[in-house]
Amino acid sequence: MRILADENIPLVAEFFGDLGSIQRVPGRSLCTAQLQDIDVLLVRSVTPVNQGLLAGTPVRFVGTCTIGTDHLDLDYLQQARIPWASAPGCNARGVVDYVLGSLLTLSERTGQTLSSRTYGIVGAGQVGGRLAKVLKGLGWPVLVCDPIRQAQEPEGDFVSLEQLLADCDVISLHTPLTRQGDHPTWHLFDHACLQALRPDTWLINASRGAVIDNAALCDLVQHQRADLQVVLDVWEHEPQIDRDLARYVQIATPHIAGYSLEGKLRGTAQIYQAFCTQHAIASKVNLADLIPAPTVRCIDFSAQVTPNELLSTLCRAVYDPRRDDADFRRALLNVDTCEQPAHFDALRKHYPIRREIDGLHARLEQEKPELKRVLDALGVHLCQTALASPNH
Ligand SMILES: NC(=O)C1=CN([C@@H]2O[C@H](COP(=O)(O)OP(=O)(O)OC[C@H]3O[C@@H](n4cnc5c(N)ncnc54)[C@H](O)[C@@H]3O)[C@@H](O)[C@H]2O)C=CC1
Ligand SMILES: O=C(O)C(=O)[C@H](O)COP(=O)(O)O
Repeated sequence: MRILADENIPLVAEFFGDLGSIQRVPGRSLCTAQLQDIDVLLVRSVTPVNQGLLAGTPVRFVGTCTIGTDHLDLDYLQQARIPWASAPGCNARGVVDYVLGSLLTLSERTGQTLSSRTYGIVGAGQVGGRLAKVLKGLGWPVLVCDPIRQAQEPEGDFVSLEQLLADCDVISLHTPLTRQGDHPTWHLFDHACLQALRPDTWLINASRGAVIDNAALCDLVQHQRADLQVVLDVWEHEPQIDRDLARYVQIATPHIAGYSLEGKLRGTAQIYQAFCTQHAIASKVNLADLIPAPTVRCIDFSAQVTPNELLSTLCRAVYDPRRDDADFRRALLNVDTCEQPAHFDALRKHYPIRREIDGLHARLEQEKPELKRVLDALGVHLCQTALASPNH
């Protein structure tokens, strides 16, 4: 079996090495000529997989080590009877950590307390659903808009987009990018929708760039709505970015919200599992044997710690978007437009190792229900028993 894989997919040799020969190539420039003798194609989000790429090639399995599938022409794959797989949920926790880190940063910069805000989540799947659980667990008001799930679960607690816009002052987008169907998301946040945002709204997009009309957003933040605080991890025409928009955005990052180490490794593991299932092969490689032990440590908290301080310390220990924002601005805002895509991709290729919050443990000098609530909401383990008080 001949396997061609994007060079940025980790652990390909470890998972697929026994199944065939492996070639690694840059995913952005992958072309038909490279697929002439390839059976299995493993991609990331930067490779559009469609008839133009695959027609006339022997490719008979496509795996994308990502949650999103908007780069795959699923109709074509079905019509050409080419089995495919994606990696649902693989890096969802990383995206949740990204949103939490961004909320803390905006809170610090604006002086607005997080508990005083009402949160709106658009798209309540793996990412949005987990985010809603964390925010509700912290005791904060959360509204969820997901018309597709709402139709499937009429008793569920969902609101319309109009209500979410009217009632929420933090909005986080977690839909796939879709252009068809009853609820397409391409430019879901268009000029009219953006105009309807409440004063001082925080708008976060870690889904796909084109879910927001970037030109409309740029026009709005430049000319009318200086009150908005915007966090963008994804950009409508990435790897090309709109520099004017980036300058008005409070946190700007190069599509790395889901780039936890665990998230990336899970992506490969899930595609390997899907491939084995599809080919009726017994899977022999386990992610648990390959994933490095968590480097995250146990953090001790004194009896005086407040819930907000606990939350802030734990979130910051996992992920601080200020570093990625600074790297983005340094690398992208002062270079020639034609050089931007290469710099954008380089930031992603050389992304530093980031571990998930799940590996974090806390030790409290004194166990209090309000502190336990923060730990439970974040999914942080309380280490053994409470620390002995220094006075005892
Ligand atoms: N920035 C990053 O690094 C990452 C971005 N993503 C993006 O986030 C997206 C969401 O990820 P998951 O939650 O894992 O996907 P998911 O498929 O589990 O959930 C998506 C949810 O959006 C809902 N939805 C679809 N159309 C909608 C609409 N018009 N309005 C409101 N809700 C709608 C669906 O019903 C579903 O519940 C992915 O498709 C991907 O594009 C995912 C991982 C990392
Ligand atoms: O999983 C997804 O969906 C994502 O957006 C990935 O985090 C994107 O990573 P790349 O595939 O672009 O490396």
